[in-house]
Amino acid sequence: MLIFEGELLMEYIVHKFGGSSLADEVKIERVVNIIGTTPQSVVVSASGKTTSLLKKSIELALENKDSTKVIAQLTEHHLSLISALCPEDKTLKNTFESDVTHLKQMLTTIALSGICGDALEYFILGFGELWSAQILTGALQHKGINTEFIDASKVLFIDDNHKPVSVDWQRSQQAVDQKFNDRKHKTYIITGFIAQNQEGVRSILGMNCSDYSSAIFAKLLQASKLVIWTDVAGVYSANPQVVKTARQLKQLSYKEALELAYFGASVVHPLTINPMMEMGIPIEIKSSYEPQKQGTEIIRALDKTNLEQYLIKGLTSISNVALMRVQGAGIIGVSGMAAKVFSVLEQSQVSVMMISQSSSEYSICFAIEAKLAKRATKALERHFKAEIERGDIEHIYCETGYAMITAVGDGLRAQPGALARVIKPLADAKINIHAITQGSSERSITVTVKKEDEDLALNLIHQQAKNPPVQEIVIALIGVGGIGAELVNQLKQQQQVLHKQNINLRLVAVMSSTKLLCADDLLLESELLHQLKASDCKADTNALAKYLQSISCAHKVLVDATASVGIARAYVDFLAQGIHVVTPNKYANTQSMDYYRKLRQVARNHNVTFKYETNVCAGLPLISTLETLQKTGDKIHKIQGVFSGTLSYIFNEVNKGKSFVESLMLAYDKGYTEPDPREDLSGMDVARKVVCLAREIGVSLELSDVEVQNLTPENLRSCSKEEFLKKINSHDKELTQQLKVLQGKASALHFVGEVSDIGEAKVSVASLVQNSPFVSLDGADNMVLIYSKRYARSPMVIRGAGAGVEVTAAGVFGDILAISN
Ligand SMILES: NC(=O)C1=CN([C@@H]2O[C@H](COP(=O)(O)OP(=O)(O)OC[C@H]3O[C@@H](n4cnc5c(N)ncnc54)[C@H](O)[C@@H]3O)[C@@H](O)[C@H]2O)C=CC1
Ligand SMILES: N[C@@H](CC=O)C(=O)O
Repeated sequence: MLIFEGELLMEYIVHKFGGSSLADEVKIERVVNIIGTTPQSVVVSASGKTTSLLKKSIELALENKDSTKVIAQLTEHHLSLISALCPEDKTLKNTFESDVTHLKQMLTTIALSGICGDALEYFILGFGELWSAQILTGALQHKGINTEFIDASKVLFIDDNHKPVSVDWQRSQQAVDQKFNDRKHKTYIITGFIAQNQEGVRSILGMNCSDYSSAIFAKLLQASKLVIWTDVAGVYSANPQVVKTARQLKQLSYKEALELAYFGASVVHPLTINPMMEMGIPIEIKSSYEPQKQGTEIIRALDKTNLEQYLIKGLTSISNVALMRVQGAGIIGVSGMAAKVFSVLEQSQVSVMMISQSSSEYSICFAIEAKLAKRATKALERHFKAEIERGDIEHIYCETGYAMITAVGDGLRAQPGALARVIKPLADAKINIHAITQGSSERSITVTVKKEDEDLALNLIHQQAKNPPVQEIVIALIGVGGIGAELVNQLKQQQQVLHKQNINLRLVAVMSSTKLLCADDLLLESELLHQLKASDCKADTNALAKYLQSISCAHKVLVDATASVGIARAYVDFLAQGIHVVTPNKYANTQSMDYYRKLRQVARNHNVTFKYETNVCAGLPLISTLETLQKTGDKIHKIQGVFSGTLSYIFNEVNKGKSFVESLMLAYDKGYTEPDPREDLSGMDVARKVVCLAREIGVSLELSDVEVQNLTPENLRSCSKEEFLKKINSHDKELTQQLKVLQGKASALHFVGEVSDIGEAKVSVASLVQNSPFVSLDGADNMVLIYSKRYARSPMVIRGAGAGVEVTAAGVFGDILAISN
């Protein structure tokens, strides 16, 4: 409705303030400021915990226990509000004190009789709203604002014989039209929750029904908007305490809000929606703590972009659910069986939250609140005693410990694949779905899972909300040397770019050889390495795995950027816990064949990936190429190549006239060498690569099977790395000379590795003739020749930088991203 204020045509707004917004004097002052001087209607709940305290006083009285303390608490709270907000309003103080006297008398009657009928209980519970509405009226009047208090039990008429109660719209409309006749000039403060029943007695609309009151008044007053003020700024896509990435929703359709509210989201009371939907009155949900902040709008038609952007608008869950199943061959085709089951439940006041019936009609499965499980089982067993005895019903199963998760969104309607959005991430994470239904509106999909899977399931489904869905990958990094540190740089650089492509990367843990640092997203830290050094947490792979376990995400990746055997041996434990492993470290793939097979078996069993593209030729696409060739039916016969970036660099520089040790130290400084450069010089790094390749083409090769030429001077093979680096210079002449001799008349020298499909494997210095493809190599380049059934005459050639932090980290990054596919 629009009303004329002077010359101005203005909106008429009905507000509703919940108990949290009216909990104390400061909050009520805030409400007074929000209301301001514009005439409008305001529906209020009881202040703070008043209704619970009134309920508690009844319970104490019923047990004949002393409720003085509770009453004193209520009295003190309200008297302090009155004296702070409307000190001169003696009538209000007297009315309140007289109410308290009556309340005490009623409690005494309950204590003496041991009985409290519904009517008396509702009458008592209604005091809270009467008090808060009168106090707010007083506070506004104290500020000189023209305000009138309305006791809803004088104008709102209901029939409370059945639940939910029904409103006598006609009678209420007449009363409201009469009572609110000064709407243009006055603000009305109305009690929420209460109404007058068919016996003319003060009653309630139902527990937590102040939202509903406000919707009824918005309808009766033909408001142009209903604003519901609460303690959070609008509705979230999921509970932010469970789903960290939950976002505030700007818009919801009435039907989305209805489904969310029905399935347990604290949006608004479900009954609130219907009258607003019927009248097309928009609802806005806002925070009274931050009134300037945009809230959530509930309207009839959503704007199109909003509809298309999110397939799943919101997620709710009900945690304590029991699944029940009435099962038996004797119920197949028996007409009215389902009706009987549900009418027994209705008579026992057990509300059914979800139903699924097998198409064979062999069983009827439904979900109820876990606390009602015993009552429901007993009632069904009693009613179907004869059928059970005859064996028509084999059993009435009831199991608690479930949670019911509902995904809601107008975008889910008539959308092929909508169901898969909900169930696929759960299947991938091996979360069993025990029951599933899609509402006939197709606007909601409900799955029932074990309670222990609830939080993970919520997070996984939430990642599917967007269209297309967001892929979240959490990363834990072990080893922050050359490759590890560069990987962090690249992840930081690309985080925003990937975010726009719906890939959400989070670095949640970093571990050095001494320290472990865990956080929500370490990519946001500018001083990551300093923080890692300062961390109180010792390096520990078990602690890291445990931390990863605590994170709800479909893709958790461990990146090992060390050259540690110990870490490589821990991969099985990570894989077995559902954590993917990505690594440039060659040690895992070059342990025994048994360990090699075990890694793959464990990864398969736990539906996770082990990726190691950078084990050979750094960032070059070699492992993936071999995989594709073989998957498409090619047969690899031989692989030959310059597989060491370090040795390639040394040989290229020596060929140009540089000394051996100078070239080695340059390779070391450029980050090409292994942490201990003897790993390169000894040929072992190339030998590991050859073993890795052999195994990729199906040859069971052990490291000891490879024939290796070792270039490390004999007396420096077993000393420490530091001693080696100190003494290697004294071997420069001898090493440079050794290469010159080896070169002889050859065009160039390179350290070449090769492996064949019959298991011949060797790594050694090769004298190259002019037309050898390796002669053209430069810098730290690698070159690989793949001879296969399809590439028999002329091998497939892969060439490019074979070492270096940038290309290697990029290769690791590529493996991480491949996991989300
Ligand atoms: N540098 C390169 O061009 C390439 C390296 N790789 C492989 O990448 C891995 C890392 O190489 P870089 O970064 O160059 O070596 P790096 O020596 O710079 O870094 C290794 C880091 O791992 C740390 N570390 C060692 N043991 C650890 C443990 N148990 N727990 C936690 N941290 C530990 C070290 O303290 C060091 O910070 C190696 O396995 C290497 O073979 C693979 C392809 C190319
Ligand atoms: N040290 C290695 C690094 C890559 O594996 C090399 O030089 O090739």
